[in-house]
Amino acid sequence: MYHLAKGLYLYATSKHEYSVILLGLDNAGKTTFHEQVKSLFRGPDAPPPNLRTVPTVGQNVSTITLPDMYLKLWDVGGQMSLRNLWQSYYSSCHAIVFIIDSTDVGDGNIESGEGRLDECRAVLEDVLQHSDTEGVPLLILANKQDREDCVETIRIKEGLVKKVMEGEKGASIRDSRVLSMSALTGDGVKEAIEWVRTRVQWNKESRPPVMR
Ligand SMILES: Nc1nc2c(ncn2[C@@H]2O[C@H](COP(=O)(O)OP(=O)(O)OP(=O)(O)O)[C@@H](O)[C@H]2O)c(=O)[nH]1
Ligand SMILES: [Mg+2]
Repeated sequence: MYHLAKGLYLYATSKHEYSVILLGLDNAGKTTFHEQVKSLFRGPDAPPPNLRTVPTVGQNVSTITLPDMYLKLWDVGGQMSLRNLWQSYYSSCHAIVFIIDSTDVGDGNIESGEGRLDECRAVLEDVLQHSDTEGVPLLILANKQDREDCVETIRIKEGLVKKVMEGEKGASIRDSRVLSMSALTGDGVKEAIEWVRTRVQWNKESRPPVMR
């Protein structure tokens, strides 16, 4: 009887946990986004976000509680020498958030190849081509939209993302979306989490959550 009651209690109080990996070139704004998410979703007593970030070496991890799930965020370093570590997260992640610095992609068109656009394209293609990311929902965040010198999200979508997704290196069919964000001001952060929340659930047959 005790075991039955305990089992029922655990069942009633446990939640699904999904993992999200934050990817993107160094300086894109991953840690700033991560800080904003922690501050927004950890209740009214959460400390303010630490927006004085330093380049990430290794990883920052946190878990936020949403009404129907736990979301575990993995914020990894984007420097070139650290990117080969990303693949170790692919098989256990339920969604990928790829953050782009909208002030560092030239005019946003793949054909022009200005700024770090080529690097960004190659890195995104690499992620999408890896067999362990097959079918995983992908959210692309055009970050730093608060800056005057940013490229508009629609141009990044049409000029870069669409061409990568539709190109031969775009790989498998997956749920994907491009959204605007300013991680620094917090604009678009809630919407990003909401998109991830719905998509990991839609995809749970292919990538089942962990019970916690
Ligand atoms: N203006 C503006 N600056 C931003 C925004 N997001 C991040 N930054 C700045 O960009 C710089 C890099 O931000 P991080 O969040 O540390 O970048 P990261 O992607 O974690 O970088 P790595 O850890 O090296 O991979 C910092 O100076 C941030 O303050 C934004 O939305 N707007
Ligand atoms: Mg970082």
